[in-house]
Amino acid sequence: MLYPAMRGHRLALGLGFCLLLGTALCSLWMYFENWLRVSYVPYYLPCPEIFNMKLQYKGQKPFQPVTQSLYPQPKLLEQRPAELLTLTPWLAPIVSEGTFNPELLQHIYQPLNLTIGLTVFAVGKYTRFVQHFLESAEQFFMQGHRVHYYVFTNDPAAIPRVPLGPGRLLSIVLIQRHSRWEEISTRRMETISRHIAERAHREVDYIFCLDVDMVFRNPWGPETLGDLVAAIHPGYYAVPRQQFPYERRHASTAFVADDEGDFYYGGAVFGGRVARVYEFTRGCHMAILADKANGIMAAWQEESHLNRRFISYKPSRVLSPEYLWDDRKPQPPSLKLIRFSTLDKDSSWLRS
Ligand SMILES: CC(=O)N[C@H]1[C@@H](OP(=O)(O)OP(=O)(O)OC[C@H]2O[C@@H](n3ccc(=O)[nH]c3=O)[C@H](O)[C@@H]2O)O[C@H](CO)[C@H](O)[C@@H]1O
Ligand SMILES: [Mn+2]
Repeated sequence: MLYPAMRGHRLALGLGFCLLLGTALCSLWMYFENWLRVSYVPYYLPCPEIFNMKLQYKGQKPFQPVTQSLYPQPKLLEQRPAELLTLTPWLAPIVSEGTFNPELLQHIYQPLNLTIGLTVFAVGKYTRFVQHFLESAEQFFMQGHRVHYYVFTNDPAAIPRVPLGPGRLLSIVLIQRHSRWEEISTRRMETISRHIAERAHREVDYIFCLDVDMVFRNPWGPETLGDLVAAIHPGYYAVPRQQFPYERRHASTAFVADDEGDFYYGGAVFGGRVARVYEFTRGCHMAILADKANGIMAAWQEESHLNRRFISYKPSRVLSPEYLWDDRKPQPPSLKLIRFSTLDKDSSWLRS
């Protein structure tokens, strides 16, 4: 039998112990929760030292980002029917057949002895597109210029040895395979920026970044060379900007408001001077990282981030849908020819 004073003493001791245990468990949980959160970011942040490097480019030019403002949407088919707009409201040429003289441009660009890089990703089942892609590029892409293809793949043995013309080189770059197709597509921004920082800035003057499930059908020449180049998506060139499939959630860094946006650009084609493409892909990758840390994947993955960035950093040259068409659509009278087009493919099988 315990005295009431002793019982009170034990009760107080027990309560104190429980309180201590609770506090310890609580801080342990908070520690682990923090630790989990922190450990996730460095896992995904792959090469912070490269993002902070100041690179020395051939003939670098300074540039200013364009501040956001509100203005009416430019319309590609605004003027006369079957006539494309030729200048953006910020005075960037919109390249299409009839707006340039290919012989004159060849004459101007040939003596510059430029090297044009071309990045293309062929991961998993997408290696099957490489042969057709390269053969058609050999026929039509930057004829008479030095070209360096960079093929990124997880499976170098599956890349066919396509015969290349003089002055044309191909490098196969081994990359990791991610399981989800969205991740493979999105990670291109990271891989390209990293590749430019590590290697391509010393090897090429301009660089284009293209989808592999596509084929060249007509000449693609120096008319496409600009500091920062975007291509109008074939699905949205006649659509009001409110209907563009931008990322509309405020929580995403790719968010675009209803009254913003010029053209809806395709993720399958962008390029420019190597320095500008480095800044561009690095910027997109940083925005993708921020979304990732917040558990968000943008509506159209890196294409959404590309579109967000092109609103603030306007392309200096815009390619008409001649340079990014889709075989599943009939050719409209406004397009005199198709230069580069998406093949009709079995997406669900490819992505499985
Ligand atoms: C015409 C156009 O603008 N296409 C864009 C669109 O769909 P797409 O249907 O064109 O995307 P897609 O399946 O072609 O994937 C984009 C590219 O990633 C590479 N890849 C992808 C998956 C894979 O398993 N292995 C592989 O190598 C390959 O180079 C491919 O061409 O949206 C994508 C993002 O969602 C990209 O922005 C594409 O550029
Ligand atoms: Mn594609």
